[in-house]
Parts: sequence; structure tokens; C-alpha cells
Amino acid sequence: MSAEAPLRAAIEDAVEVRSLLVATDLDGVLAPFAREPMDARPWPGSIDTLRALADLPGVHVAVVSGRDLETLRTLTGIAPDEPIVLIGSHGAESSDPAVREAMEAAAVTPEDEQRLAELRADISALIEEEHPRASLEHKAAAVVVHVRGIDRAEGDAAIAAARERALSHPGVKVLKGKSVLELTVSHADKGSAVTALGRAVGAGARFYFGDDVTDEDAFVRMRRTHDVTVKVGTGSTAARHRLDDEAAVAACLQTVLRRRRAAEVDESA
Ligand SMILES: O=P(O)(O)OC[C@H]1O[C@H](O[C@H]2O[C@H](CO)[C@@H](O)[C@H](O)[C@H]2O)[C@H](O)[C@@H](O)[C@@H]1O
Repeated sequence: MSAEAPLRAAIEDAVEVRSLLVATDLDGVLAPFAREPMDARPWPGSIDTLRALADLPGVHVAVVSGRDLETLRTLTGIAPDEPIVLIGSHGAESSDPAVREAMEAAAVTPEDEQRLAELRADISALIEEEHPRASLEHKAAAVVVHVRGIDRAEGDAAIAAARERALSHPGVKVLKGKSVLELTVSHADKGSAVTALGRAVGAGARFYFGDDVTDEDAFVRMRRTHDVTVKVGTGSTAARHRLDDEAAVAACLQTVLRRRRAAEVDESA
């Protein structure tokens, strides 16, 4: 689906703003879902579009994800010397110093690490012994139970059991995502991280593309006149616009690039 008229109008408006932030989530937005977390890859051309956007004067680009920073770098192929900010672990990690500083209060403490180690051991034993068809992903600040591709009832049972077990661990936050249950000791959220980046670069207009519950933290924080928030797929949302899928996101990013190139932005303003 190409961008609907209200989204096209919002893009036309935003690209005229001198300092622009274009931020996007990874899984389910830039990259279609895959059964194995490490098999997910960005839609062809979408990272190059982000690179082209980041090369334009006044445009700042970020990829924001629940993935940890190292994995995010691997999956996007964005090198450390490229002018694209990576925000990982739902805001707890970032390649950008301003974001790191803003998120310092949410940093994982030694106590959190101890909690996470206990949680990992407990959840690993539970999945291995009682739900062996589910799988685990171990991240810097979280353990994730994956049930994509397995029988629905079995997946639901694994998620319910993991949720119950996690609740017996104080200080662990439970996030239900798409065919995943993320159990995290991080206190960060994508909304705080992405708005910190927007402040740091003086963004007068902010784009955010997201598909999942953790992206709602960004949508609710981005309510200024020129902000363009886009929910990918179905489900209730605080975003102002919608797109169907990753192909539509790639096309929309191309539109933003084209329209920004065509816009007559006064750099000195
Ligand atoms: O914030 P995001 O970039 O959207 O990351 C959220 C979670 O994405 C990953 O899980 C999702 O993608 C997997 C690969 O396509 C898929 O197998 C899984 O079912 C999806 O939920 C990732 O594995 C998680 O760690 C992220 O938190």
C-alpha cells in the first residue's frame, strides 16, 4: 500500500522543517519477521534509503529496536562510522552519547545483572524441561521466549508459564511482543530514548515508524504539530498514520527521501 493522502500531506509538511529526525523500528517495520531471530534481514534497499537520508543536510536518522546494540549492528549492516544512530535494548543502549547520557538513570545495575542471571537460569530450565519447542534468545538485559512457528496452544502455554515464572523474580519487567515474551531487567523505553535524540539534534519534525507495543512509548511522546508517527500493521495505536507492511515502509522512506531532496529548506533559518 502506498502512503494514504493524510500521510502524504504530513510528509510534505515535515520535510520542509529545517532539522528532521527519521527514526524507525527494525523487526516488523524495516525487516520482515523470520522464524529464527538472526535470520531477519531489512527489506531490500531500505538501509540504503536511510543512508541517503542521513547524507542530506539537516536530516538525522536512527534505528530503534528491542535488539541489543551489537545484534542491531549486525542485522542492519550499519557501520560505527556511518552517520546513523542505533538505539538498542529498547533505549538502554545507543551509539549516540546524548542518548546514553539521557538514559543513564535507566542503566542496568549490578543488582539487575544478578537478577537477570537468576532469571536466565530459571527460564532456561523451564523451557528445556516443559516447553522444548519454544526457544530462547539471550540479550544484554533480557531473556526472550520465542514461539513463532510452533503450535498455537503450545506457544500460548509456554508464554503463560514463562510469564508466571518471571513474576516470581522481583524487578523483572514482562513485555509481550509478536510471538515473543520478553523478560527484561532494563528500565529504558524507546520513547525516552528517541525523544532524547530529537532534543540533542534540535529536531523540529520527527518521524517514527513502529509496529509493536514497545513502539507505543515513542508514539505517545511524539505529538508535536510536525511529528509523523506511523503504525505498521493492525492493532490499536497512538500513532497518527498507518502502513500495511515492511514493503510499504520502504516505499514511504523513499518518498520522504525524494520529498526532502525536493524541499527548499532554508539551512540558515
Ligand atoms: O523493537 P524491534 O526491533 O521490533 O524488536 C522486537 C523484538 O524483535 C525480535 O523478535 C521479532 O522478530 C523475530 C525475527 O523476525 C521473530 O522471530 C519474533 O517472533 C518477533 O517477535 C527479537 O528477536 C526480539 O529480541 C526483539 O525484542
